[in-house]
Amino acid sequence: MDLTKIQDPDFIKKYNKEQLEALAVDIRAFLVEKLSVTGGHLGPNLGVVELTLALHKEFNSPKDKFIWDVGHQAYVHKILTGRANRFDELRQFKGLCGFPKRSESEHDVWETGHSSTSLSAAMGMAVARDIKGTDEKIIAIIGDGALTGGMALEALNHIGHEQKDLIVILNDNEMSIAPNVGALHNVLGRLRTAGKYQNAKHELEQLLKKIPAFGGKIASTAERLKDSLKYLFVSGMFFEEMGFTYLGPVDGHNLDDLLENIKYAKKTKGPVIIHVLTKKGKGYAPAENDALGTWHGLGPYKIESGEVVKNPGPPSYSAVFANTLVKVAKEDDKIVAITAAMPGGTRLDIFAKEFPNRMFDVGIAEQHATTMAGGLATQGLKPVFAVYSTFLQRAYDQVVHDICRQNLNVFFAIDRAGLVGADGETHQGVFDISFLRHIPNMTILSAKDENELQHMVYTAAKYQNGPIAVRYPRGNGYGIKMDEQLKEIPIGKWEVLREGKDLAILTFGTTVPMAQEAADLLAKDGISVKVINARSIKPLDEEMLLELVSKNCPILTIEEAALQGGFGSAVIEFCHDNSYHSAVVERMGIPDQFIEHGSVSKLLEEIGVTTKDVVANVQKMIPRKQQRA
Ligand SMILES: Cc1ncc(C[n+]2csc(CCOP(=O)(O)OP(=O)(O)O)c2C)c(N)n1
Ligand SMILES: CC(=O)[C@@H](O)[C@H](O)COP(=O)(O)O
Ligand SMILES: [Mg+2]
Repeated sequence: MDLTKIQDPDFIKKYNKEQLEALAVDIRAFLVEKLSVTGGHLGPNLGVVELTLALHKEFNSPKDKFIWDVGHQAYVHKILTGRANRFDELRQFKGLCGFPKRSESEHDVWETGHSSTSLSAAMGMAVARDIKGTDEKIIAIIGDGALTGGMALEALNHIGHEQKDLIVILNDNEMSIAPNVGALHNVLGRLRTAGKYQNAKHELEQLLKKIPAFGGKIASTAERLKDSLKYLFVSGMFFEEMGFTYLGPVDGHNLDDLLENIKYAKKTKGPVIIHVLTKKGKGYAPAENDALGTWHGLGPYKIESGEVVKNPGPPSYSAVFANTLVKVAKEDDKIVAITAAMPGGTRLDIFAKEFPNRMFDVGIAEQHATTMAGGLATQGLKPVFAVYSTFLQRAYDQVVHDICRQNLNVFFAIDRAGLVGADGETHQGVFDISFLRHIPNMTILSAKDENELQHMVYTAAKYQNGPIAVRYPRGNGYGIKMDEQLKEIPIGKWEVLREGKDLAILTFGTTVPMAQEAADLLAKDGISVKVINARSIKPLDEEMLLELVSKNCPILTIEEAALQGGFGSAVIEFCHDNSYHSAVVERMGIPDQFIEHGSVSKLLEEIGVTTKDVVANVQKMIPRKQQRA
């Protein structure tokens, strides 16, 4: 079938099982082919082909509402809702978003990207439905990984209490990005092996009825049998005890099984959870046999061999962080590492290989990770929480209330700091300076390259004066020479990269090269620009700043971070607080808007943060006449 001809999912209503199965084959072939060029979240989507077909067959989207948790597994939904023709531009600038996007389709009723929000959103929609007196079905589709997120458990608690009609599809593939972790994962494991929960309960009751109630062996065996099955029920009862009708486990690749249970759920009053067993990567061997999460989300690959097209470039910043942490941890047994379900992305898998007992994967639980780190720190250990900038947003209060207020020695290794590109609005790591800088006791460093990163990791690991954050971008370093000897970076001290007298550029991290390039171009124009690596974002280098403003040196700050509350704001606040009211400070950075998906270079061009823009801004700041002086 030519999937690009699909306009809306209604056609599926008339499809029989064979037609659906044939369509599933076409969808898998389409995904494998398209994503081999664009990259994307192949594994999760191959796992939900039959599930998504069954949902669109049994429900009437968009009247009935599908809420996809994380939303990385909504490609099949997008194909069935008339967007197959946009997959060549998946996650590219102005192209198809990799997550549900309300502006793309009426079938996308809730936007996601961060995990564990679907149940809360579904509850909101169910309450609204009942207040309005309408009759649409509300269906949340949440993975076993996302279920480990605290928000999901908060929502389960409330949903179970309110007893609203609402369907939760638990897509259990035993994987988060990496293999899933946690006690809840074990509960699901018991359920997976328990076989048909409903049937077992019924059969047991029938069996016990048949056993004559006489004492001795049989009765006690029956009791023991009941207890052992009860144990399984107990795990199965986890959801029933939470006020849900539990259905499953259901074979998530068997359309008959899926349709039968969805039909049953539609008729059931109150909240229902259908426990669906799927295989991540189903139908494409390299993805199906992926034990580590490589095929969870990836770049282009060769279809035949399953060979992922590697960019052989220099080591990633994440790898530099992890390898340096291993080096430091060999000398300091107090260092303990924590990840929130991202061992591969943060490369703490490297650390775990060296120190299996000193790395903790807490599941998708950034709040817990942060406060657990605080607990560790109170006992004299040195916890390192490696977390993407965007996901640390989830733990803002824990950073304030538990860590900074108690001034605990926690090292936040903030990965993916800055624009991340393809994942777009929900994942851009551009807010961490704004949400950390104003918290008392917090220290923030930002690495300009991989060599500075290793020194900052060393510095932060040794730092004993409270919480410290080291931020570094997604992707590879520049391939520069790495110092053999690690050294401490002086906190609160900036680095002059280039002398100049007409104007000073203050920048850090990924925008340092563009400042240097601009300075070269401006020099040809007779403008002498000082370039400073303002690598200590908090505390500022007040001495250097005072020297600049006291000489009325115009300042241009550049940051790949939100301008609102960012580094440039800190410089302006400093000038104001020190009564340098005539100080000239201009800022370049992320404007007050969400930045969508696209390549980082394209996004920077779009928001006017390029070398050309720096040159233009400096020329505006240095009036022509002054240049001649
Ligand atoms: C708050 C938050 N933390 C981390 C992530 C990164 N992340 C994206 S998908 C994923 C695993 C999701 O597992 P599951 O819900 O089981 O979905 P599956 O990929 O197995 O279909 C993680 C950890 C995220 N999106 N949001
Ligand atoms: C959906 C999700 O949140 C993760 O899969 C994320 O896309 C990983 O990002 P990186 O590719 O930067 O590791
Ligand atoms: Mg999963």
